[in-house]
Amino acid sequence: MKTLSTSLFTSFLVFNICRNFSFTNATHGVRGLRSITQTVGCFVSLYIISPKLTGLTVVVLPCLVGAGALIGSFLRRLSRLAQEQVRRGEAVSPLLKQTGLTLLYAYEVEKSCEMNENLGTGIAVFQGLSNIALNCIVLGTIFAGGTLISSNEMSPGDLMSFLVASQTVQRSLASISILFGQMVRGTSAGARVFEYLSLKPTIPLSGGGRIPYHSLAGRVDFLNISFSYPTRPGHIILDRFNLTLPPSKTIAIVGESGGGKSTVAALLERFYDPTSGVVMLDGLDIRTLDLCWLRGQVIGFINQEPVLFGASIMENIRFGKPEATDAEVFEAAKQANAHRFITSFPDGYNTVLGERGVTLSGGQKQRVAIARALIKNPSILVLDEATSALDAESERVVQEALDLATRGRTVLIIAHRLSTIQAADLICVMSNGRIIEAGTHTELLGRGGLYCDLIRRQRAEGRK
Ligand SMILES: Nc1ncnc2c1ncn2[C@@H]1O[C@H](COP(=O)(O)OP(=O)(O)OP(=O)(O)O)[C@@H](O)[C@H]1O
Repeated sequence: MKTLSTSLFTSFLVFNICRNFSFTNATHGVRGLRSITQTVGCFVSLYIISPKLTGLTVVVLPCLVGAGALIGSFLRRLSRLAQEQVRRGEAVSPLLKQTGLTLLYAYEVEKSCEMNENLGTGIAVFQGLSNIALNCIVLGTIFAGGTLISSNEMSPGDLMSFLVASQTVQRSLASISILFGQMVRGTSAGARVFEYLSLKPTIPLSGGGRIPYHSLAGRVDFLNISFSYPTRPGHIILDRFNLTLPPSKTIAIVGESGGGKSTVAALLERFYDPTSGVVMLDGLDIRTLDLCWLRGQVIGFINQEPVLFGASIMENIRFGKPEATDAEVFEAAKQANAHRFITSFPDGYNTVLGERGVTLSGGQKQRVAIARALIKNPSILVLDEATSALDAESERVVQEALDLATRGRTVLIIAHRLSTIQAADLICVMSNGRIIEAGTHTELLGRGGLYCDLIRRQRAEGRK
């Protein structure tokens, strides 16, 4: 009786100490820690109760867990394949309406049906086998324990305590195996993120001078720039390229696709340094300036596909200036023509974007991106095909926002749709890495050169 009470006391004491680690809404990490401490604790009490039975458990249990993990990974693969097959069927269904591809659709649906049946059978077999295995463990323990009792190596009370503690071990191991699966999936999903985080930029992000805000005019000079991308050193993109962006003026670059327009913007943002030549800001080589300051406070960059994060609209705009007050966020959104649509959402600026929340239209996304660029009140604004992915109506609203945003700043516009840059102070036409024509819209039309050709081609395409 004494042995029974001592053993039960030991196992329940250890079990309850470990239980205290748990919280009702524990995170996976805390739950994992609880399971591990529970398992260790229960193994200690199992060992105290009967070293022989514990030895047997230590041999049998890993084999069962290993077999379970193997079948589990096979089932996960089967489930992934079945999901892919369902998606394939869904992808074919719109074609069905258009082209009457009934046979193909029937084939895909039949296949996904078959795969899901296989998955269902696999899960049923797995659950059946797990139940049999768990019952066999209990029966095996009773059998081995009974043998030890008959040879007076163990008391019936010890066997009862052993069974109770081994049940806890089973439950904890099940939790650990789930946690392990999540860890493996998390690590493989995060591998690319960690790869990016460990990358060292070739251009140092900090260090270098800054121009005080009140004396920053925003004049940019590209002087005799030659440039090839590091991955294609022999392919010259810019060849002795010269261009000046005067303060508070709007300069547009147009030209054929692949002519190097976006490369000019990339050199201004210092994503790359030129092979030869200098990019100057207010007469200073930008290589001597602080890159964080240049990108964070001087240049606002808006491109064709804005990147918004799965966070609130407020956080998405504040990303442009992390220390901005709420009032500054509202002001930037008003300037970007976004305040009205944001406040029409039930949660207003706290509306969460992305998979967990609201999906914005292309024009709305672009206006949030404009607000993000404007919140830092940049002296220079770069618009790289900012409206080219939008339909006519969205383009009109975004263009209104841009017209407001560009006032009083040095603006570099890169555009395919020539209708959007006709009001620019200077239009530069690029070909083969150089500017071959420059002037206002009217001047260039009068010259009858490449600009005229581009306009004619776009009008002809528009009529088609
Ligand atoms: N990261 C890169 N690595 C290597 N080559 C690149 C890279 N980015 C662009 N290029 C090449 O540089 C050339 C100029 O590209 P760029 O994007 O500057 O042209 P673009 O005039 O802006 O074209 P589009 O109007 O189609 O956007 C192209 O031949 C392109 O393939």
